[in-house]
Amino acid sequence: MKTSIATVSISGELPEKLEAIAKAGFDGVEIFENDFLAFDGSPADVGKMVRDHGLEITLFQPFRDFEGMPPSHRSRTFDRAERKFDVMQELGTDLVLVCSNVSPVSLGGIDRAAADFHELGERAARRGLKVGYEALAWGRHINDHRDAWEIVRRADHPNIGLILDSFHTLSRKIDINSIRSIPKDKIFIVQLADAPLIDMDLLYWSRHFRNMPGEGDLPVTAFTTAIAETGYDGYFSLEIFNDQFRGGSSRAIADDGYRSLIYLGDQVRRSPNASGLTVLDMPDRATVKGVGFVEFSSDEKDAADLAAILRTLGFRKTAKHKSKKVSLYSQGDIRLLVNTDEKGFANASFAVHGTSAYAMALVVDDAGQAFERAVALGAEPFRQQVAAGEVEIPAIRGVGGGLVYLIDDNSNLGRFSEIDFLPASEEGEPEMAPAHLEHVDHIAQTVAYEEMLTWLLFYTSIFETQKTPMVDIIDPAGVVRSQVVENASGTLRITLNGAENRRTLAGHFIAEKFGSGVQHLAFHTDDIFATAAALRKNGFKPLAISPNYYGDVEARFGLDAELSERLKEENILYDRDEHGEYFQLYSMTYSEGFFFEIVERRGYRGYGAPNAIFRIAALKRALRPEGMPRV
Ligand SMILES: O=C(O)c1ccc(O)c(O)c1
Ligand SMILES: [Mg+2]
Repeated sequence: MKTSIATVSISGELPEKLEAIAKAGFDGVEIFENDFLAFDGSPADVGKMVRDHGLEITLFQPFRDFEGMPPSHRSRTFDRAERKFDVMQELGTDLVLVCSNVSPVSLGGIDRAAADFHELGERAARRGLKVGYEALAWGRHINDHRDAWEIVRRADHPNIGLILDSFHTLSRKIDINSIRSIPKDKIFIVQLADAPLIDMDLLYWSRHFRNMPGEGDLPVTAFTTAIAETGYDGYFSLEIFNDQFRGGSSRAIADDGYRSLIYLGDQVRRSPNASGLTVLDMPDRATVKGVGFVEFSSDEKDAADLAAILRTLGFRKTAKHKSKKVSLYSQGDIRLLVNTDEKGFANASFAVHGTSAYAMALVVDDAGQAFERAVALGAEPFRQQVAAGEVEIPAIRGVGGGLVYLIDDNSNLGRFSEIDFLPASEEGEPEMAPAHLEHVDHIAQTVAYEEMLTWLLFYTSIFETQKTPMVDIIDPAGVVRSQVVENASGTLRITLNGAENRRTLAGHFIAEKFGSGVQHLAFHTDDIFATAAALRKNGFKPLAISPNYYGDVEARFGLDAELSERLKEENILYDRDEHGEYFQLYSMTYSEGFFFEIVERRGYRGYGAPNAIFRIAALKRALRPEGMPRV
C-alpha cells in the first residue's frame, strides 16, 4: 500500500508540512494548489524540497470548473488547464485532479463532458501528463462517482482516469459495490477521509469535519476493501479538511494520519478478495483480558497520604519490590503499584506531574505480539533498565507520555509480582474492613480536546476495542466531551474526556500540573451498599452529593423512597439504561486532581454521563477552598 497525504491536511507552512509528512513515514504527498501559491519559492524549488524529503508528488490539485463549460468559456478553460500543466511539469508531477464542475454556467451532458476530457487527454498526453476526474458530492451536474466513471469511460483516453474519494462517495451513501466494476488501471488515485456523522450541508461537512480513517463514522474500510478488490494497488492518499487539524500540531496530525492508513490497510488485507494489496503484515488487534495493574509515581511524603486513602478503600499492601521503592497494594483482582524510587522514569514523571497514575498494564493474549503491532502502528516503545533476574515488561508510551505495559499469562510477564516482589505487610496499621472491590471497571483519562482523536485511534487500532458515540459532559464552567473505548467483554474500558477550557474540572486538571493523564480510576464492587458501609467504617470520606439530587432521581426513575434515602445517606449516584442499573460512589480529590470512583453495574452498560454534572459540581465545591475557581 503506497501512502500519501494532501498538504491541506496538515497545519503550518509548506516546509513544515513536508517535514512532518516525511517524518511520519508517508511515501508521497498531494500538493494542494493554495499551499504552493502561498509559498514563495518556484515550482521547481517545491519539487526539489519534496524530493529531498524522500517523498514523491502524487498529485497536484485541484483544477476546478473544467468540464461542460459553454462555448463562450471553453477556450479559456483549456488555457487555464495548460497553465496548470506548466506548473506540474516544473513541480515534477504527472497527475492533476479535476474536481467536478460547480459553476452555475456549466452545462450538463455526459457526452459534452466526455468530449472535453478527451481533448484534455490529448493535451496532457503531449506533455506526458495524466488527468484524474473526481465527482465532488456537491458538483453541479456530476456528484456521483458512477457518473464520473461514465464520463471517463466515454472520454476513452489513456491519459484520462478516475479519482475516487471516500468522502464524496460515502457522504452520499452511494453503493460501494459500484466500485467493483471499475477497471483498476482507470483508477488513477484514491483519496481517503472519514468524518463523524453529522447531518449538515455536504460541502460544509467536507471542508470542516473530515478526519482520519477510523476516527469518524463512515464505512471507509468497506470502501477501501471494494477498491482493493479491483486489484488496485496504487497510492492511498489522505485528504483531510479539518479546522482542528489546521490549527493542530503538524507532527501529531501527520503521525495520526500514517497510523490510520496502516491500520486501514491491515483491516482491508484481512478481506479474502483484497489479499493482493501489499501491506505490512502484523499481528491482529490484541485482545485485552483485564487491567494488570495501575502504577502511581510519587514520593515518600505523598505516598503516605495515598496509602492512607488506599487503606480506607480496603486495599492492603501485599508486596514490595526487591530492588526498587515500589509497593504493591491489592484487593480482589485489582493491583496498584506506588513507585517512590528516586531514579528512573517514574521519578521523572513525578518531578513533572506530581503524584499521578502514570502507568497501566494491560493483560493481553500475547504481550510480544501486542507490542509488535503497537510498534508497527507507530507507537513509541519504552524501555528502561531492570535488575538482573527481574522481568522486563514490554511497554509503549501512552496518553500524556505515560506508559502502557503489556503483560500476558503465557510467560514470566504474568508472574512479575512473584518474581520481582517480596511479600510484605503493613505492620502497626489498623485492620481495615474489606471493601468488596473486585476489578478495575474503567480508567478515565483526561486529555486536551484536540488530542481525543489521537488517543481513540491509538487504542482502537492496537487493541480489540470499539469506540462509543461522543457524549457531552456538562461542567458548570463548560462542556467536556467524553468518548469511551471498550471491548465487548468489558475487561477494558477507558473513558477519554476532552477538555476545551481550563475552568472545567478536566481542564483544571490538565492546566494545573498534571497534563493529560489518568484523572480517575473506577473500581467495581458487587455490592455497593456493603462497600459503602465498609468505607464508612474505614474512615473513607465520600464526595458529598447535593441532597436535591435524590428527590429528582426518585421521581425520574420511580424509585421507592427507602432506596433513594439509602442512596442519599451514602452519597451514591444512580442511573439506569435498558440493560440495568448503575450505582456510583466517589472519593474526594487527591491533591486537587485525582479521584477514585466505585461502581456497581447491574447489567448497565454506560458510564453515568447524566450524573456527571452533579458529580463535577460536588467535586468543585469540595475543591474551592484550595483554589478551584468559582464559576
Ligand atoms: O472541497 C473541495 O473543493 C474539494 C477539492 C478537491 C478535492 O479532492 C475534494 O475532495 C474536495
Ligand atoms: Mg478529494
